[in-house]
Amino acid sequence: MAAACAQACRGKLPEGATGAQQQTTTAVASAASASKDADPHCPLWASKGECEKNAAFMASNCATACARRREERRDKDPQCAAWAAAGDCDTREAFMRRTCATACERALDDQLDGAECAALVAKGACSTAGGLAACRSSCLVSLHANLTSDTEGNCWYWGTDGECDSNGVWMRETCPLSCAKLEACGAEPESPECARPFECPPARDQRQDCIRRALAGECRAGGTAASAWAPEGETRWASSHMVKKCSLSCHLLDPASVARAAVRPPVRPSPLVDAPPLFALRRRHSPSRCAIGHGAALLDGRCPSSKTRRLPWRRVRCREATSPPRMTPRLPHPRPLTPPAGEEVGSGEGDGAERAWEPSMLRVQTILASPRVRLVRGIVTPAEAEQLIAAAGSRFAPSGTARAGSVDYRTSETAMLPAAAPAVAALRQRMAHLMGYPDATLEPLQCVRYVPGQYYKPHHDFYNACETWLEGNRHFTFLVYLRAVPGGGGETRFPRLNITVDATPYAALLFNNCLDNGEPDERTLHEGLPPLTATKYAINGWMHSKAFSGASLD
Ligand SMILES: O=C(O)CCC(=O)C(=O)O
Ligand SMILES: [Fe+2]
Repeated sequence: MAAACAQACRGKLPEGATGAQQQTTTAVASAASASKDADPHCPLWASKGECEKNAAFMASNCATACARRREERRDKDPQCAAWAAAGDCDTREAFMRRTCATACERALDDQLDGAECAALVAKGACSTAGGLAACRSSCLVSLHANLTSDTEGNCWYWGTDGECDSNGVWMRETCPLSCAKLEACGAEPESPECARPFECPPARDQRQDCIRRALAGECRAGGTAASAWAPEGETRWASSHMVKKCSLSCHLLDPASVARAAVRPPVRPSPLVDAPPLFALRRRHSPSRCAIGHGAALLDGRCPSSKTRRLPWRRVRCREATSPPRMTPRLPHPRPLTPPAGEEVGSGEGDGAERAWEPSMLRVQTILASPRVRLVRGIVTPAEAEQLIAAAGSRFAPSGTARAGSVDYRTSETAMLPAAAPAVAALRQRMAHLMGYPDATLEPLQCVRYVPGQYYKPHHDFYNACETWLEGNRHFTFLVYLRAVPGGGGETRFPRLNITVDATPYAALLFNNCLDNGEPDERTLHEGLPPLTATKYAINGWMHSKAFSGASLD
C-alpha cells in the first residue's frame, strides 16, 4: 500500500500511529518479512524518524522502509562533515539533504559533551545564542521538560477523544501533559490548569541559521520582505514558516512570537448558505473572552456557567435536529455557474433527457446552527454523480487516516479525483462559490467508497493547529453523497451532536470544522457508518482557511 498511501494519504501526518501500533501489532508482526513491509504506513513512519524512535517494532514490521531510509540518510561524501561545519546545510539545502543528511543532522545536535551541555543548560544558557548553538539537543530536552512534556502536536485532540483511556500506555508516554490536564480538569474543570490554552510542543530546528534568524526578529509576524542581512537571493521567511522551521530557536529566543505565529484565520460565514434570519442578533463566539473555562468554551461554543461543573470534553449539549427542518432556497441564487470552457457537464452519455445543473436546483437545509451543519441538496445531478464515480475509475486504494489507532479505524477506499475532469471542476467551482472561498482553498477532491461493512470510525476533519500554521486548517467539509444506499446503513453520524444524516443522493452534507474564531471545534466528531447491503460512494471536499498548496491530507 505504499502506492495507496502515495495516492490517498500524501502529505498526511502519521502521528500516533506507532503508539497505537505498539498495542495492536501481534497480527501484523507475525506477517512481517524482511523483504516486504507489513504495513502500508511504513514509509511515512520511517520518514517521521520511527526507525530510530521505535526500533524494535519498525525492525520487525518495516524493515524495507527503514533500510531505504538508512540509505537515504547515509553521508555519501567524505567531505560532508566539513561542508556541514561551513554552513552548507543551509546554503545548499537540497544538495546537502541528498548527500549529507546525517552530517546535517549532527550539526544541529549538541556540539559539546554531555556534562558541558548539562552545565550550560543549568545556567540558563539556552536562551542565549551561544548556549543554544552549542547544545541544541539538550536545550530541546530541557524545554520539553519545562514547557510541556507532550511530544506530539495532536495530543490534546486525541486526549479529548478519549485516547488517554483507550490507548493509555502509548498516550501516557507521548502525551503525558494532555492526559494529566484532562484528568485534572475532570476533578476541577474551572481550574487555571484546565483553562490553559493548548500548547504546541517545540521541535528541533531544521537549519543552522535559525539562531541568527530568530535574533534578527524573523519569528515575529510580518517578516516577508527581503532582509538587509540576508545573503543575496535569500528572502526573509514569513513568521509562520520561521516558527515551523526554527521552532526551537523561536521558542527559546523569542517565545512571545511563537503564540502569535499560530495564525488561525476566522471562519467567513457564507451569505449563500448561512444567511442569518432577518433581525437575528449575530453573535460571534470567542472563547478567550470568557471569564472562566476557555477550554470548555471551545467545546461548547459559548461561555460556561461558573455554576455548572461538568467534564469539559463531555460538555456538549446534544441537540436533535429541529423538526421540521428549515428548507430554504437561499435567494438570490449564486450567479449562473458555467462549466469549464467547451465542456458540457451533466449531460454526459447515458443521462438521456436529464437537465443540466443550474443553481436553482440547490436547496439548503439547516440541520444545526452551532456547529453549523447543513444539507445542500442538488449540488450535483444524477448524471454528474455517475460521472464523478467514473472519474474515480480504478484509482481506489485503501483510505488513509492520520489518527492514532489507524489500523482498523477506516476500512473504506479512496480515489483522488483528476481536477481536469469536467464534473470534478464543476463541483469544485460550486463548492467554492457557495462558501465564498477561492478554489485554491479546496483540497483535491477525493472519492470515498464503502462496500457493505466498511466504515470510518469517529474522527475530526480538522487538523492539529501546530501542523497547520502554513496550510491553514480545514474550515469546512463537503461530503457529497453520490448514490442512494438501499438496504440501510451508510449514514454519517455526529455522536456529540446526536445527529445522524442519511446518505442523501446528490446532496452535500456541509459542516464547519472550526468555530467562527478559527479554533477547531471538538463537537464536530463524526463517523461514516457501514452500509449494510449496498456500496456507498461519496466525495470529500475540504476547504481550508488559506490557499491549500500541499498534497491532499485525509
Ligand atoms: O462517509 C461518511 O459518512 C463520512 C466520511 C468522513 O467523515 C471522511 O471521509 O472524513
Ligand atoms: Fe470526516
